[in-house]
Amino acid sequence: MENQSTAAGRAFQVDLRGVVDLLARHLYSGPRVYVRELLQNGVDAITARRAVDPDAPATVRLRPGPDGTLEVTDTGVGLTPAQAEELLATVGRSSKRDLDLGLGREEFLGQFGIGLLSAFMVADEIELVSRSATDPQAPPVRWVGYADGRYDLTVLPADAPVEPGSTVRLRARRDTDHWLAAETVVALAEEFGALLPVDVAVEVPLPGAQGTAWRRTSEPVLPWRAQYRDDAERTAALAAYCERTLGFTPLAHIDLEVPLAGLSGVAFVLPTAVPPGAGSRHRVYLKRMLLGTQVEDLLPDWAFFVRCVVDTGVLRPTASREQLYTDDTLLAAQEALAAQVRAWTVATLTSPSSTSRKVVATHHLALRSLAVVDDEVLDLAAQVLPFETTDGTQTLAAVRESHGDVLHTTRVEDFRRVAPVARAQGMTVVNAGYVYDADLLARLARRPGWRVRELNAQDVAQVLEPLEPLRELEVLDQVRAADAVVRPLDCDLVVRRFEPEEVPAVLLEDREGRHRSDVRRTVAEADDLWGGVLAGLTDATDDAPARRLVLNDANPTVRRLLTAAPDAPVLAAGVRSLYVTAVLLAGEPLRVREAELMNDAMGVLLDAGLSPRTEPRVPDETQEDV
Ligand SMILES: Nc1ncnc2c1ncn2[C@@H]1O[C@H](COP(=O)(O)OP(=O)(O)OP(=O)(O)O)[C@@H](O)[C@H]1O
Repeated sequence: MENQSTAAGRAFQVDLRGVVDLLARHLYSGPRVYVRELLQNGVDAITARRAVDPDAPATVRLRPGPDGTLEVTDTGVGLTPAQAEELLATVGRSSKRDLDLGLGREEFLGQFGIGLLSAFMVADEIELVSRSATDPQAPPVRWVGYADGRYDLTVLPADAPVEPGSTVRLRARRDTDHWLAAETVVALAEEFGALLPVDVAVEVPLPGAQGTAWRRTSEPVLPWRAQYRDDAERTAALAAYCERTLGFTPLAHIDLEVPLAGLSGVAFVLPTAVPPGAGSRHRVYLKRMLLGTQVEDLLPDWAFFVRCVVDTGVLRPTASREQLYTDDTLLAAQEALAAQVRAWTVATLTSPSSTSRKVVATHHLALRSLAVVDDEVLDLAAQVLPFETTDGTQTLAAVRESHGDVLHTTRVEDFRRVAPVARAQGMTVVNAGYVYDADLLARLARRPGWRVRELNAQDVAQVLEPLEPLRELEVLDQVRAADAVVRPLDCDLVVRRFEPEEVPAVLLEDREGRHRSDVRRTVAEADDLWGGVLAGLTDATDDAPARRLVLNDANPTVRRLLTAAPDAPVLAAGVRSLYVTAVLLAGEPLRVREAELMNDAMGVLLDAGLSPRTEPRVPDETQEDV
């Protein structure tokens, strides 16, 4: 007990190498961010100085030296020796959290008090020489920090040739000198600082060892806020900006503005199709410093067809400064941005223009695929995507508006089959036979306010006019005989009148009928036990065929055919060829069976046509026997 000693109230010792390692490996995306952190400190210092002296110069100059050094000089507020001691000697200490400088935190880019340490990723020593711009009595100061955690602080003579502001000097390690090379510094200054409102320039060697020149890397005005002569000039300038920064020529641009988040920017519409799963990633600037080029969560997934460039003054960064910190303001901003992109999309795609055609042609498939899983996109798709209908190309919303119900087929063949008749009858049927569309309509059917249903044979049969009773009697025997011809093809036959009269026959089919006939076929093929079980699943007594051939009594060929004797081979041959015609009209491929039918029918019809008599020869069994 005597040896016991208590250590109370002692301060943590921090091993700086561990901290730098932590930052390098886990916080920052790589050593490259050191340029961002130095620029940020320079800009913040200028902001602080301008708060008290609005006319103070606002420049940051980066001078990469030939010997692996880099000097970054700002005309900012500078530090007194006391401030340097306080702020630079303590990891995590920042002047930007308190109101010492008369400004709130939101005015500054930095806040965590660790940014300067990032320079240890590329150098073993950081030197900062500074003179306070706000305290003219304070002498300049030289502070040198070492990666092992030590630092030296020297107060320089008051008359030392040091301008107000700060200069940071780094000397690269052998393995990091490429990070300080002039071309790397230019590239990084442009990447992170292109939109900074202060004058940032890098000293670059002129070709042929002709000395050096300053290369400005920051734009004075945000490209979307700059003044242009007219809209056309602005559009061209923004397209050129998109090419420079995002690497593509946009199909269109959408202006974005969310005052609540101090946010403005542009969404550029991608010129090529992208997989919808690719998500949406954007270029975000925070107080005009690049936060990241792949920032997620700014827009919902359905906005996969745009890439944004935005600047925000209010949203906060995560500590890595590479993503946005999720808070209520971010959530509200996301909602507002989504609403703006949606409003543009609806307005553009619902009015015909070359832009809307290009956007639809490029992105419709991805929009459809997302609509199948996302109600928001579904609603959008229903408003903007064109669908093939029997009444021309229309959006689903337009079909609903004019008809209430949205009737559709789920296979292209079904659509082709009914289209001519439906069109002539003024019915509007949507072709949902292409990829994603049937699923999209099935989902839409469950959305409130939508009455969506698949077309069945009944719908079409109803619009086909029955024959006059007298005419019905007249052709009764022929119809019966014709029905017997198609029965073996899992089809029955009726005669109706319908427009257009050029269409001699249509083949109607419904999925239930097809399902019943599939089950029947399986029952027939299965062994006794399974046949019995399967038969129980369907209505065994219902042997209505899956398809119906409807002959058009308004068509002259059909009317002529129905004058043939009921047992005449030419009637059967004519019905078979009408059946095949209807199959082809439906866009279905001809199977061997149907091709044979067509051949047989042709044979009979040719015999009849080539006979010397003008009236079709009507061979019958008795004659053939002779
Ligand atoms: N160029 C500079 N001019 C004036 N003061 C500076 C300069 N660089 C750093 N400082 C002072 O040193 C403090 C610590 O800087 P550091 O970069 O580590 O953190 P920060 O900028 O405050 O926050 P963050 O970690 O978010 O960048 C700053 O708050 C600032 O007071």
